[in-house]
Amino acid sequence: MDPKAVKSDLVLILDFGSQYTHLITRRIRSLSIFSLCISGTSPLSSITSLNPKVVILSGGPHSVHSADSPSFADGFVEWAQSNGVFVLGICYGLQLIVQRLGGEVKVGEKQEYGRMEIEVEKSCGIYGGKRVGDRQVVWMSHGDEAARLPNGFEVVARSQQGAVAAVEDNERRFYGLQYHPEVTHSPEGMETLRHFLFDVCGVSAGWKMEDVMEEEIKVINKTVAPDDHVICALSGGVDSTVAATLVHKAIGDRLHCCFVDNGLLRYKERERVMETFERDLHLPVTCVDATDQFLSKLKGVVDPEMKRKIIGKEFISIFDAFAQELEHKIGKKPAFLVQGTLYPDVIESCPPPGTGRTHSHTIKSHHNVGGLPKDMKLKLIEPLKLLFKDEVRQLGRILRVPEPFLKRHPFPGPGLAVRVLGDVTEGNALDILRQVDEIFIQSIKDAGIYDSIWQAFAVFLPVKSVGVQGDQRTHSHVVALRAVTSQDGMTADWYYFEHKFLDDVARKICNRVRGVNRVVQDITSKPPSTIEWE
Ligand SMILES: Nc1ncnc2c1ncn2[C@@H]1O[C@H](COP(=O)(O)OP(=O)(O)OP(=O)(O)O)[C@@H](O)[C@H]1O
Ligand SMILES: O=c1[nH]c(=O)c2[nH+]cn([C@@H]3O[C@H](COP(=O)(O)O)[C@@H](O)[C@H]3O)c2[nH]1
Ligand SMILES: NC(=O)CC[C@H](N)C(=O)O
Ligand SMILES: [Mg+2]
Repeated sequence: MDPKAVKSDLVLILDFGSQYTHLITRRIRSLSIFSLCISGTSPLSSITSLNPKVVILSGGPHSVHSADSPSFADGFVEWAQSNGVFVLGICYGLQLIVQRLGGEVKVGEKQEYGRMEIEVEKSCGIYGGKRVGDRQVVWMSHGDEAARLPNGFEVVARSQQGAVAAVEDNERRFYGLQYHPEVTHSPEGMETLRHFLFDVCGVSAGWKMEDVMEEEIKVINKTVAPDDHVICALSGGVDSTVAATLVHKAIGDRLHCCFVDNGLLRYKERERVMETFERDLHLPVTCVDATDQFLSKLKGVVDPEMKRKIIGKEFISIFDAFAQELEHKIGKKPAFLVQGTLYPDVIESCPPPGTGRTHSHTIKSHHNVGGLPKDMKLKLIEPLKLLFKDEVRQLGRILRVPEPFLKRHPFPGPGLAVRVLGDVTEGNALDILRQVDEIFIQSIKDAGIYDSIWQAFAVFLPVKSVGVQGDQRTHSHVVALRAVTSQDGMTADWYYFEHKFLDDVARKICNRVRGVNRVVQDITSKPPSTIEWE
């Protein structure tokens, strides 16, 4: 997607490593304003070439006092001022503005973490119609605070502890919030962002999914020459289905979809995917059976990151071989590989250059991003790389992808390999897990709750426990059930099942699946856990 072609002003986020940076992007896009995130330390030219109307400096784990704390490029302040660009600092971002513009930041006497009340001290655009003395609850997470403001700045709100909570310099168009308006725990935060962007900055909104689609098609047609052929890595999941439909719309039957059975799929998944694709989407798909190739490489591997890297590499070697085969058939080797990579895949993976995540940690290497080998021959086309899952579902609806495809729970490319803890090839773990998972998912569908859950699955634990079945002692496996609600997979809460439902499922599993005598439920949110166990 070419950011310059979007019919909306751009709000650019400079990321300094906050866990909530992506949330700022989402919140702004939900106002139909286009928003992108790049590294906070990007060179000035990367910022100016995007021509943003507003730049938001995110929060971050660093303190402006430490020597290696990240900061924006020299010349940024002067460029913003001479180009009429509005700048908002959030938390660390505010502290950076204060420090770089000649004020002072010090370690706060009292730290402020969590729920706090702030009071408006000066009526201003950010707070719309709020009056002096009005209070609101906000969510704070900081230890440092602004002690002395740069010339021209004024305090517009303070916390109940007296710390600076919001500042502005209307003249120079610099603003700052010490709290996080982007999290839902700041109930009026969204309203504040709306006032700031529309009333203070006068941003024009025009980010529409229809435009995204048209723009993507243009970009694909520009990238792929009229006689080029393209491979699409198709999993049957939401993202690659939408990506394939989009690319197919752009280049027609020069698209060749490849579905890989890596031996890590769910019960009857291969049959289901192949059948529904031909029947409902009329997209040509070739199934490659690579079970032995994947499982032999995974034998004995227990480290989750190792598993992910091995899987990423094997996927690519299969797509290379598929490209070679196509060359024999159609006389030309496909040069491109379409993947259904999403924004969160990029955010959580090893942060590659240009993704704006240079100051945050790698959570796990998604097979299609951080797990890719360095010497790839196929060039990637990732039309959904800047979108969140709910946005992809929206795009899918515009492309008339049938609803059952769009409503499928996400299933990770590394599949059951990240749901069998430890060595996936050990015993009949994969087989047991397939049966347990099928019972769990089918019960969820039967109970009519599939669509209210973001993702549900079972996990095979490499532990055995003692049970008694038919008066006999058993020493069998423990499986865990995980179901979460989420908006974008970046944060999640565990799903509250009715007790009767859990009781029925646990009984069915132990009665029907040989080798399992205990079922537990995972009741952790993300954070502190992640959705998958590995
Ligand atoms: N079995 C597979 N065969 C071919 N490509 C795959 C397979 N599994 C994953 N991929 C590729 O990896 C990408 C990322 O996988 P991911 O699971 O995030 O997306 P998805 O499967 O398309 O959608 P969902 O998140 O809904 O499962 C896919 O979009 C697809 O391009
Ligand atoms: O295609 C994928 N390749 C991967 O390597 C991968 N790892 C996690 N996931 C999916 O991403 C979402 C967030 O998962 P985590 O909380 O476990 O990081 C959840 O929806 C996960 O199922 C993956 N998808
Ligand atoms: N959340 C943040 O941006 C925190 C900023 C800084 N590390 C502080 O503690 O004050
Ligand atoms: Mg998937």
